[in-house]
Amino acid sequence: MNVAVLISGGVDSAVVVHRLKEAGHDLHLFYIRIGMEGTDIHGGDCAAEEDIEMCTYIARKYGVPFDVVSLHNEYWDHVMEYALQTIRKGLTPNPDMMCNKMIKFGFFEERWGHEFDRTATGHYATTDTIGDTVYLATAADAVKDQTDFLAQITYSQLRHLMFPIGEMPKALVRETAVKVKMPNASRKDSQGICFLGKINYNDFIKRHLGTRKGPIIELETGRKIGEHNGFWFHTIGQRKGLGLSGGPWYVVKKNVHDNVVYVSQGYGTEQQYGRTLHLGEMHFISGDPWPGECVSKRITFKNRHMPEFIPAVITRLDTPGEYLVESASPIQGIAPGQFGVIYDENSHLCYGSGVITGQNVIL
Ligand SMILES: Nc1ncnc2c1ncn2[C@@H]1O[C@H](COP(=O)(O)OP(=O)(O)OP(=O)(O)O)[C@@H](O)[C@H]1O
Repeated sequence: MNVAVLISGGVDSAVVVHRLKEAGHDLHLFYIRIGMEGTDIHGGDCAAEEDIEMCTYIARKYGVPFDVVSLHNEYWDHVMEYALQTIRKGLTPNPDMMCNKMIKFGFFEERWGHEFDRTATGHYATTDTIGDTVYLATAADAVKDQTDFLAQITYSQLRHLMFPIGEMPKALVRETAVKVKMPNASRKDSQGICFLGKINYNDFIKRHLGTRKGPIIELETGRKIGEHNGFWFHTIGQRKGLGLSGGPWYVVKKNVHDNVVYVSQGYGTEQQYGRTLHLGEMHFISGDPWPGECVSKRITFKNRHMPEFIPAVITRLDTPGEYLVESASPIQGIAPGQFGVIYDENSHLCYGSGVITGQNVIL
């Protein structure tokens, strides 16, 4: 097969190259450059240059063509804009998810990927075919599983993708890299394309949204216990960076209109811990798993990037695209704007995701 390999300079995609080459495929490697001209949010683009050098070395080692392609404007127009708009509304964005959908598998596929039989990445994910339908499925290494970042991709994107290391535990990926003398075998994980998802983006938000002081109020007592620099710096469930003494304090609610951040201590009350998630704009990657009645179907889910899959039941609501997820155990940090990712009961198939809507952000 002719395979386009998305390579980052990190160990995972390097091992993808090795495995595919061993399996006899014809490869073409691509590094996607995002490059933040003028913004310098992680100390220039040195990290990218190092990553590209690593990719060049790997391409030479395996004797395969390698191109650096730029999706800088597309990243800015789609992922950055989405992130800023979401934050402005008091919601929590998931730039990694948008980056996969719009950039890695969106514009890349449209411009370059479609010329190949498949596009391969080093994501920790797998696929499973049931009948004629292909499903996104979880990785062998549950802790490294990245299906929650992929749960917004389309069916045609999924059909074209390959995840050659999805069946391998991370330790085996590293071992393989050492064995085949990959120069990045012991390198720490790459910067990744979607740095917005990886950095503490306070500086970035400050540059774009500025600061505006407002009160921090204890939810139960209504007592003002501190000041913040703008609700947009705070996320529901957040514990660090509040600058309050006598904690731990958690952000439990925001009033966007009045620029108020509400906090509470400990994780004991129903306000801090919800048991239900309201999801809107539900996206099922491989079609609706419950095309008939959908009442209290057993599932597992994630409400952010985390290793555990939480058991729950899901019910379709009357409004199209809206679902209610009810968990037996309390759910920490339900942040409106984030995605609730839906899996089958055994946490094997990833059905898709919906946007979390909620009462704890007042617009
Ligand atoms: N700048 C980039 N250009 C092309 N592909 C990329 C880039 N960044 C990431 N990818 C692809 O997306 C996959 C997952 O990226 P992620 O940022 O999660 O990195 P990772 O899990 O640390 O993987 P790696 O070790 O390969 O960097 C990578 O394995 C690679 O296939």
